[in-house]
Amino acid sequence: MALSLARNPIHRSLSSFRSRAFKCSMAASSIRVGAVQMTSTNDIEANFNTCSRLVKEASIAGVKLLCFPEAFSFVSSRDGESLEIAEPIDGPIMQRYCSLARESNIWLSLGGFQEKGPDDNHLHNTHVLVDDTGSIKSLYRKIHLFDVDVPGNMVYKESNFTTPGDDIVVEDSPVGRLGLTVCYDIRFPELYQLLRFQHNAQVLLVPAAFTRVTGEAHWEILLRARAIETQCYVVAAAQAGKHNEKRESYGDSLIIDPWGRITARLPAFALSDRLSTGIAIVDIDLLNIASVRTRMPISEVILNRHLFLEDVNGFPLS
Ligand SMILES: O=C(O)CNC(=O)[C@H](CS)NC(=O)CCC(=O)C(=O)O
Repeated sequence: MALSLARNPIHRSLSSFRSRAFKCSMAASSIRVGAVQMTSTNDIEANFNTCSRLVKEASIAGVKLLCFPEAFSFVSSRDGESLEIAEPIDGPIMQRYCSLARESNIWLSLGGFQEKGPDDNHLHNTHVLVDDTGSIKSLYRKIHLFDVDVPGNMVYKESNFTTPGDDIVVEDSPVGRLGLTVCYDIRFPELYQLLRFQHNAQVLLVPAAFTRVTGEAHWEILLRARAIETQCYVVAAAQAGKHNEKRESYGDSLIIDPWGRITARLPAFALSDRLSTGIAIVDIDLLNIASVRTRMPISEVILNRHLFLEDVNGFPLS
C-alpha cells in the first residue's frame, strides 16, 4: 500500500529536518544522530530489509550514528521462538548488519539482539555497537530483566529465557562517549549514575520495546529524568505498534538534550504499523554538554560524596 508523503513519518521527519539544516550553519562540535522507530515481527528477513532501507535514508541525511530499538532483528510471536533463532555475535545475522554499517559508512547501535547464551535455554539480550567500518566495537548485555505483571496487559518473565549481563559498557565514538543500556534498565538510575559519574558517558543509548501501558505511564518521564540528572543526551529508539496478536509497543522514540529538552520525537503507538516507522534526527552538540555541566556543576557534589560512590561501587550486583 502506498502512503501519502505527508502522512509518512519518515518523510516528515527527514524533510522538516532538512529545512532546519539549511537555515542554521552547523558548529564543528555537532554530529548528526538518528533514532529509528519500527515494528519488528518474527520475520527476520523483512526486519532486515526495513533496517537496510532506514540505514540508507539516514546515511543520505548525513547521520553518523543510527540507533535501532530493542529486538530490531526479531520479535517472537510465541514462547521459545527467540531461543530458536538466537545466534552467536559472529553469526550470519549480525554479519549482515555489520555489512550495512560498512556499506553506508555509518555507526550503528543495535540494541537488543538475541545473542546465543550460556546454554540452550538462555540467550543474552545484547546491545551491539558497530563502527562505520563494520567492526563490532562493544557489546552490552542487558542487566535488568523485565519480570513484570503489567496491569491490564500480560505477565512478562524475561528471566525465563535470558541470562543477564554484569558489565557496564561505554565506548568512544564520533558522537562522544556512549553509554550502552537496554529498555527496562531505564528504571534503575544507579546504572546511569555510574555511566556518567564513573565512566564519563556523554550520550546515553536506550533502545526499547516498552509496553503500551507502561509507556503511557512512565516512558517520557523516566528518559527525561535520566537526561537531566546525568546531563547527558539520551537517544531512545523505540519499537512501536502491533508486532503480532499478543504484543504491541508504545513507540514515542525520543532524543533528549542534556537540559532535558526533547529535541526530536516520533509518534507514540500509531494505529497502523506502517505509519509507525521512521527516523528522528538531531545534531548532538558536545559543546552543549560542556556548557550545561559547567553552569550547573552537579558532578563536583556527587563525586565528593564518598558514601555515594561506595554505595554504587557495589553495582552491578554480583
Ligand atoms: O523480548 C523481546 O522480544 C524484546 N524484549 C523486550 O520486549 C523486553 C523484555 S520482555 N521488554 C522490556 O524490557 C519492556 C520494558 C517496559 O515496558 C517497562 O519498563 O515498562
